[in-house]
Amino acid sequence: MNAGATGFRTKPSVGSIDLREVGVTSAGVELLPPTTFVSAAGKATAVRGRNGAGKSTLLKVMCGQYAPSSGSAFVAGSDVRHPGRDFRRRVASMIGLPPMAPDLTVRDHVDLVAATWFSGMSQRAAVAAQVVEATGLAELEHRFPHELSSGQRQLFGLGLILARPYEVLILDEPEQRLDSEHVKRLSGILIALRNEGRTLIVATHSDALTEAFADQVLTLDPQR
Ligand SMILES: Nc1ncnc2c1ncn2[C@@H]1O[C@H](COP(=O)(O)OP(=O)(O)OP(=O)(O)O)[C@@H](O)[C@H]1O
Repeated sequence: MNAGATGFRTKPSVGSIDLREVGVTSAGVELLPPTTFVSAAGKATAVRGRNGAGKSTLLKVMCGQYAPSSGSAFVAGSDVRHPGRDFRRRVASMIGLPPMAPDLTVRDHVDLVAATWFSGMSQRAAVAAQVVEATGLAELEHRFPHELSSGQRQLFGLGLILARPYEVLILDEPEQRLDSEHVKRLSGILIALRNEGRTLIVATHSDALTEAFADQVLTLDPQR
């Protein structure tokens, strides 16, 4: 994928992340112990840690799905407790697969997302075409979601996230369901996005993926 291949060149200065002593507690259960993490715009971070360490919880805080119980959290210039329009445009995330409509094809979905976010017809078409190509979905673009394998559905889900603008991209275990060849494709996508200047936060259990794309590693709670 070439620089700018997803059709939305970022402004790296607004893609920084600043979390200070961020913790999440629910009904007396600690989901995320107080965690401090700072990333400059354009850095690629792998979030590592054992099952239950709090990776998904941390990602949900960063994308505004969970309000932190303590600490401060700023992502792409916004307080995550008050995610406004700018935040939503700057921060894209895939934590689990996005919703899919059973009667729309792969290409319909990608076109729909691109049309929602981009106003110019040529830009929409370019973004959609580039995403389909980068994710390897071209051969499958006329299929319906239920006609995809689980790994193909995983890449399709990623494609739906890439078909919108963002400066910060947050992905939770995007390597799930992918064979080694497709993990390499995923690595290529992440490397291209990093080279474009996007800020990447990727929770992963894959050493190969971490090695391929990450500038830095945040390991959660290694002692617990
Ligand atoms: N809704 C919830 N209510 C109570 N506890 C929760 C809830 N969601 C997660 N937890 C707990 O919070 C902790 C962190 O979970 P989280 O999903 O963030 O871990 P993770 O590092 O992403 O794990 P994995 O590698 O298995 O995906 C775990 O102990 C989990 O059981």
